[in-house]
Amino acid sequence: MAGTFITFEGPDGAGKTSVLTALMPELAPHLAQAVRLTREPGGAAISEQIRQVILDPQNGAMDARTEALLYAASRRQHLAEVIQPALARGEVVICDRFVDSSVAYQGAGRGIGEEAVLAMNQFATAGLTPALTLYLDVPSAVGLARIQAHRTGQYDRLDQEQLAFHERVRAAYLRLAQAHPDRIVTIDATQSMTTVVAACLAQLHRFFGSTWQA
Ligand SMILES: Nc1ncnc2c1ncn2[C@@H]1O[C@H](COP(=O)(O)OP(=O)(O)O)[C@@H](O)[C@H]1O
Ligand SMILES: Cc1cn([C@H]2C[C@H](O)[C@@H](COP(=O)(O)OP(=O)(O)O)O2)c(=O)[nH]c1=O
Repeated sequence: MAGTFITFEGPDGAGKTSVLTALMPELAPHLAQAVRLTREPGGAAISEQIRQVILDPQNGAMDARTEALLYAASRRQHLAEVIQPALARGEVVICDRFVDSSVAYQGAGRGIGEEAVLAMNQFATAGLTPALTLYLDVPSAVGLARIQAHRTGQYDRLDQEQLAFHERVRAAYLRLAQAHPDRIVTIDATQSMTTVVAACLAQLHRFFGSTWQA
């Protein structure tokens, strides 16, 4: 596949959405290739419908494995409709969350097993792995406090989970970062937004090396 696949990961409230919004216009001029920002479930209508079922606060009875399967199904459709075609065109695809999210949230957070969730996702993605993952790390209490301080809309089903759940999620992310030091770069996301954006840009500069345009 000709393109480059990059993901952003982090616990809720790490700042992925804010950082990516600020980062994209700064990144694009440095790359020769087109850059596409997408997020799970991205622009795929079927993925969006699946996600609505997962996040519906009325679906509190959802079984943890059902949830993991639905995330993987949503991911598969997004991959087939959005990510793979963009990579085939040679684009740089930046995705807000991917398989690491399922390993952390479903595998560790819900406790159904990180290995099992990874294996199921390998089927869903046919093994597509990001070339680079920027992991925005914040203590769970900081992430949750940010969300509570800035929230305007309703809480979704996953936001309602206890602090302990979020701590299991973060611990799993830290384990993933330790297990895959060549792919996953940890960024201290307790720093100011400007500093976090600059740190992400510096990592992307390092990653693209000589193809980075001044
Ligand atoms: N570095 C930061 N310092 C302080 N607040 C931040 C920072 N990054 C993001 N925020 C705030 O935290 C909240 C959650 O950020 P968001 O980008 O939605 O996170 P995520 O997409 O990772 O859940 C937003 O209200 C945002 O303004
Ligand atoms: C992609 C993915 C997300 N999630 C969770 C993380 C979030 O709590 C929730 C919603 O994701 P998202 O809309 O991406 O929220 P955020 O702004 O925090 O990135 O879904 C999983 O549990 N498993 C997954 O595979």
